[in-house]
Amino acid sequence: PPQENEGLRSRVQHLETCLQQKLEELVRLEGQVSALQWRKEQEVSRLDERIQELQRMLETQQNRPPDVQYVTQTVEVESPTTLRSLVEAEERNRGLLEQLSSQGERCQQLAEQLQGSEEVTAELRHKVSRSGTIDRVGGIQTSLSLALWVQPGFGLRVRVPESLPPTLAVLGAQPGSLGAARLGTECPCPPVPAPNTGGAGHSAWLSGHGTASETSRDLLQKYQHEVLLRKKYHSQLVELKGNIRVLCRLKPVTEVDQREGEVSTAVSTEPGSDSSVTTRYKGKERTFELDKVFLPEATQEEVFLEIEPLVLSCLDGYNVCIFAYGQTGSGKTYTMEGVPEDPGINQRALQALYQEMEARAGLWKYSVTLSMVEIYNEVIRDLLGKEPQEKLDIKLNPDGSGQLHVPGLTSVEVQGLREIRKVPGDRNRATYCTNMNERSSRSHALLTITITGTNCSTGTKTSGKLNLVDLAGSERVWKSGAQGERLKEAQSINKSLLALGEVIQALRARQGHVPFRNSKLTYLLQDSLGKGNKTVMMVQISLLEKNAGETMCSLKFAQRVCKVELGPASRRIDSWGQSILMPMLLATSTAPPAGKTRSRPPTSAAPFPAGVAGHWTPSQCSCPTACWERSFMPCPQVCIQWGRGAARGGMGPPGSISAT
Ligand SMILES: Nc1ncnc2c1ncn2[C@@H]1O[C@H](COP(=O)(O)OP(=O)(O)OP(=O)(O)O)[C@@H](O)[C@H]1O
Repeated sequence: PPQENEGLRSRVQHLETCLQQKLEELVRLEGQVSALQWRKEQEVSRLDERIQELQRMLETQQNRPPDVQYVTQTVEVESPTTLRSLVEAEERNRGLLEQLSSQGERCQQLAEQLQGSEEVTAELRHKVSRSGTIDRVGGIQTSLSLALWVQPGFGLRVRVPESLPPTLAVLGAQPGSLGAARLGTECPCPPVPAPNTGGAGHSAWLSGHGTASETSRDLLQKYQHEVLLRKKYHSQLVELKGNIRVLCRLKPVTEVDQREGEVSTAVSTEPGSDSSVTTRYKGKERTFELDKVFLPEATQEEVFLEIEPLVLSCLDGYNVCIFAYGQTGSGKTYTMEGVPEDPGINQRALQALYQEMEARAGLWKYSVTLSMVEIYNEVIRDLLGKEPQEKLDIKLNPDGSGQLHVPGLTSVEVQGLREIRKVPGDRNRATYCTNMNERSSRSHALLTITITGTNCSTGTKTSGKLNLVDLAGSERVWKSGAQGERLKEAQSINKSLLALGEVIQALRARQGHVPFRNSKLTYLLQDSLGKGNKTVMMVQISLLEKNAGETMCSLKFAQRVCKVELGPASRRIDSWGQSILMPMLLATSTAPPAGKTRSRPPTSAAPFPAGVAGHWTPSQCSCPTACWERSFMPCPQVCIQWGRGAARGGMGPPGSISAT
């Protein structure tokens, strides 16, 4: 046992020594780990700074006017031929600018003529109403249909229309004149002198009426002439202003915002300019040029007046789409629907349409039908149907016209504004949404008004559609790490907004192929968005600093749509970033001069096929919702291979454009 004790003791000592060594080893390793940790943090912060520096450099590079860069490079390396073509291009540019300014003047003249013509029309209406026969313009035609004539041997025959004007009613009450006239009836009056008045009285009355009738006919002709002129000027004005217009409305800081202490703003406009808006984000300012910018104080009426000509063109057989785009709470619904005391575009449009239909009554007969759908997660639902839960699909019309239709979609015929208000669209929307606000912000709501007109004298028929679309909120829902249902929503919203942006770009650039089928929304609106129709994109933005990121994204989207010039001859691609945004445009854009190759995106519709080197910086991201900037997730469409996620996955440093 003593020997055994000794052995055990020495074993314990040995183990203690080992333990001591291990402890020392552990301390040493811990030291190494914290040193490595520290070095890693240093490295990370150094890399972050480097990335920021590179981004700053890149943005400075990009902010330089690209045309100038291009010209400088060309002049450096190219021959006199290039110089000559540069001079020619400049001349062409000057010519185009002159044309632009003369078109602007022409536009102004047309606007003045239009106003003049409207004044004349108003004057004529006034004259007609005072002519003693008819007391309102809507009755001009009834003066013609008021067939007043004398047939020898048959006496005076009068057809009195349903809408008998008060003045005529008074005449009808005069003894011996139209005493026998009844609403909507034809009455033979005896050619003999009426009792109590004598033959002279009757013939004087007749000759007086003959003159009044001639005056009315004359006035009617002038009125019709004015109506035609007005229509012509309308069309010319709309053509000149462009059939696709991108407008922007700034939402004022509301009382609610003030109560919440949100008063700091990040958006400004230039005095005297009604088409530019500047926003500040992360300390940087950027100015955007659009077709028109409505200041926060702009009224609902001012907004509507800008688009009224487009709305009214539906009566002449045009299809018109008006979209409200923007983040949740930026005022899309306010602009489209408005509030009861101050209605928005939808109601004003209907009012204007009914007023115009009334003014044309007698010349034209119109019928109006309504349909209302919601598109949520790429599923179409009928908001006027008995079963709003039912999913609808878009199909080719079996009538062989090549038109699309939605089988089973409810279409309600409405006679007037009052009936429209009874349409239960919103009620249906509310009944099947668990949380209407939540849901409505993430679904597209589409109200379609179809107007069919028939010309009473020629029988010509027109059919126009007004599509009023309150788009889903464009905010960066996945930035907050959305998952499951929210992520699915975000992807489908992103996909459909992207598709809409692409369609509008392609239309503005008058491209042969327009990718309508990329989303349910654009597919559904295909016949209203195509050539010859009219589109307004109303981009809503908030002034608040807390929304500056979303504001920047919305404005980038607006400008991407807006920057595409109309017509291939004047097509201009401002920067490589823009080129990437519009891969399809590149097929027809000018190639860089020889020896000046840069990596360029592919020209095929597939955005960035494998094998193309290049990682796109935030400003080059082709996704209209700028997903690149929004998260580390790849965009479901364009950036799917080349989004930030891919770039981080070892494809090279973000922001680099490698030469090919
Ligand atoms: N120009 C404006 N003037 C006054 N108030 C406004 C204006 N624009 C919006 N608002 C108010 O701001 C709030 C949010 O607007 P609105 O509901 O129209 O936003 P939205 O973009 O349609 O949101 P969502 O995407 O959730 O439907 C509303 O209370 C609305 O009355």
